[in-house]
Amino acid sequence: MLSRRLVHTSSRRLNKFKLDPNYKFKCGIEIHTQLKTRYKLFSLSPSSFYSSPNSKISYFDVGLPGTQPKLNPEALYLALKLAVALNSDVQLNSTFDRKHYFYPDQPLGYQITQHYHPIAKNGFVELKSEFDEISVPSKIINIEQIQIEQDTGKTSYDKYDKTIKVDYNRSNVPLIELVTKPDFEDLKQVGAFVKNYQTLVKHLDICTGNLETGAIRVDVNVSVNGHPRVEIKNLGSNGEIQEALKYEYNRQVQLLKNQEDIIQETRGWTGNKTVTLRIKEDAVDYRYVPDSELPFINLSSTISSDIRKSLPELPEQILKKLTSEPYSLELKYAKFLVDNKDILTYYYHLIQKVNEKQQPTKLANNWLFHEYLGAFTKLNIEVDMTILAASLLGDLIVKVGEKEISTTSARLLLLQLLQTPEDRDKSIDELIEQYDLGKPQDLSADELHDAVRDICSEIVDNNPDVVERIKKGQKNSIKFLVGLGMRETQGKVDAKAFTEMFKELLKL
Ligand SMILES: Nc1ncnc2c1ncn2[C@@H]1O[C@H](COP(=O)(O)OP(=O)(O)OP(=O)(O)O)[C@@H](O)[C@H]1O
Ligand SMILES: [Mg+2]
Ligand SMILES: [Mg+2]
Repeated sequence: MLSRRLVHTSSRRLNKFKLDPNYKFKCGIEIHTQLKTRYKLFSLSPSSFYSSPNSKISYFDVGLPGTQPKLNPEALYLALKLAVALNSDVQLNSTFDRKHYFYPDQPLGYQITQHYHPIAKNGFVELKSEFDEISVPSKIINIEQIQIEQDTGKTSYDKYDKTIKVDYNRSNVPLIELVTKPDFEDLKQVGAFVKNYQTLVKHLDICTGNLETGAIRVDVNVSVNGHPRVEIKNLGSNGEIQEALKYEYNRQVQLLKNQEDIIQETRGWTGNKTVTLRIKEDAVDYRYVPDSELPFINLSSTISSDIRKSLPELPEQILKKLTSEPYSLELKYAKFLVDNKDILTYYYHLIQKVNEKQQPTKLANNWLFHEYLGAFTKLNIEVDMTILAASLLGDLIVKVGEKEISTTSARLLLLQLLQTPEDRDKSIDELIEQYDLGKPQDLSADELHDAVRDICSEIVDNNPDVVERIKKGQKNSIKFLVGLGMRETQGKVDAKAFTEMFKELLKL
């Protein structure tokens, strides 16, 4: 199965859903992100997502008495990268706290998090209609805070054994919780924010970015007209977020229309409705206390600028660049590249190669997105940018641009290259020669034109029925004639030359 089809998220249709102007929607979200660290947050067991249950745990992860936490500096570094990329104020002093609640997936009886002094505060993201699907030109979403915390274990119900099972592999995996202010005014803004966030964490290489595997989990808080907020926990995909928000907004509006109370509570999403999980705890219920075993984090005053220097170009800057000269990509292609860093790197190399030989960027754009990525689909193989060097594809594109090889022949050669490893060590000139794909060598442009005319005249004479159809208005049938011409010349002459010649001969 192809993992990266060029299917673009034409954002799920908000089928007929509309906010009622009399009932103001207000929403703030919390995003939990699993950090891609080698080890867990406070122990030396590996942070690995695909392992057999309870195979990646240490004594601390399962809360055995006498074990103590030690902060993993890699997690701190990744959290700082995110904080700086989100324009937050990194706090030079931050601390860890214990949040108490009792549940089998929480063996310590508390979760270590940052409640009183988080690692960063006051960030923001600017959504822009230029790049995001929102209905206002620009919208700032403020970020209240970013905190570092542990993930919990995972419980699941085994219906054959009729038991609840707990897997602690996830216990103590580093998480970042990001809390936004309640700044979202409609569903599109939430969708755009989450999408951008996913892209960013993937781009910074701090998380896999998958909502589906639980690497990113979103809680949404919704209120209407200043009534109490309701939180919906643990949404696993952009689609789910949209559906849950729609349902919850409608539910609250209906309650208000019936003059019933909205209670502040935590709800879950079943797949088609939200249901009460628990009436909302507040900070008192969690009995937050500073963790007595972990020291404070003290950072140097230059930390933000140091981290900023180490950041790559950020997604918005890349989108701006790719949608302007000389790249001039359509936004959907630019977004695709930002979401697929390896293809982006490949793209830059390709453009450089093609431009060096004075061939236009547009030709390379077309070849990369349609011919090259399309070839993987055609051959039903996984997109892999390491198969064919960008310089070799660049050379092939240059040959097309210089009309040394027809588009048809170049397409065939490309398919051949993707399937034949030994051919990839050869130069394009050698390959053209080996497969006899060059334009008819010994003909001048005029002679070639005459040859095409002769071939076309003969085809016209031999296919009176097709010619008749074309003259009656079935213009598409010209493609049939062009196909015959291509076959006759084994694809060495471009389809365009044939099309033009047929049009001339048939006076179209
Ligand atoms: N009136 C409101 N309407 C909608 N959302 C709100 C409103 N007031 C606050 N929120 C949002 O609720 C969220 C509160 O998250 P926060 O982590 O601070 O507390 P919590 O949800 O009580 O704690 P927990 O981490 O246990 O879920 C924020 O995203 C905030 O923007
Ligand atoms: Mg929270
Ligand atoms: Mg919450």
